Amino acid sequence: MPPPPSAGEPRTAPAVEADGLRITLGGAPILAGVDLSVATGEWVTVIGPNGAGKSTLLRAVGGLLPADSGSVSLFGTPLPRLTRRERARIVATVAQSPVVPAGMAVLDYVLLGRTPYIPPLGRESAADLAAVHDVLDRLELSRFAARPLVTLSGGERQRVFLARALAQGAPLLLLDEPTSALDIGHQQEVLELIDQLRRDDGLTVLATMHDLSVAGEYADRLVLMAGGRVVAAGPPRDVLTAELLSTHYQARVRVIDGEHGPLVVPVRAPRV
Ligand SMILES: Nc1ncnc2c1ncn2[C@@H]1O[C@H](COP(=O)(O)OP(=O)(O)OP(=O)(O)O)[C@@H](O)[C@H]1O
Repeated sequence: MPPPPSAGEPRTAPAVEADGLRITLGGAPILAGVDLSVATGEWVTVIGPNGAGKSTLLRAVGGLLPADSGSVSLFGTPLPRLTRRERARIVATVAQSPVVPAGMAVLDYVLLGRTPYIPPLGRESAADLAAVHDVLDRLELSRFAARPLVTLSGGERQRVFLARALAQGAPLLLLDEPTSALDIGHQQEVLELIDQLRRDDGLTVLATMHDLSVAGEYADRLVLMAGGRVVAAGPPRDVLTAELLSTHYQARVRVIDGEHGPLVVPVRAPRV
């Protein structure tokens, strides 16, 4: 098997190739044959109503949930052929509700992102610590380094979860609702940082989001899921249509042309 790629290396295989993914949980079909391809350097965001299967898809792509059938390859290597350590060098995941270890300081938590580079029974190197401090700095978290993670606010914590994933230095980022707890300023700051890393280092991003305008502003392509299936995919302009959103979200919306893509505004039904 070729060595795992690192950020910035040229690659030809798609970053993610999922074919016919089927997953059953608790006896119910949750993914009903999902195909997904994400090119290296691309930003794809999966949208869809609650329970559509978005998180399940991300977990399957990250190798955290085995599929009943179908396959996932990362940068051309089928998931089952990657060891845990190899996988951790290729893909970093920010889950929707990561476990917060009791009493762990922010610095130590973000340092966990360097685990795939630290030899078994070894200690972190100066380079590992430098990578962690760099990420803390970029996410304006340095002042929290010594604080127990549990004492941070929800939004501060969410930025720490992202910091851990970025410290991993993996070329593929899986982000499940990465900015759901952030105020509008921090949301923009974090998404701009991710986009900058994508442009500078060729990072690939597969995300899920509920804010449809923001999803469309940052992604190259959107994948709309409903009932465990992909029901639409393409550039934001093709997916964020009032018709598709009304059909799959049962929502009343107005779609407005924005500078970076369509903006979706929820509108109340007329009063009777
Ligand atoms: N272990 C489980 N057992 C049974 N059902 C499960 C299990 N895990 C997830 N599900 C169900 O699978 C469906 C898809 O869940 P998933 O978290 O992937 O949805 P989602 O699209 O990410 O939703 P949301 O937008 O609410 O985060 C949901 O109906 C959920 O209840």
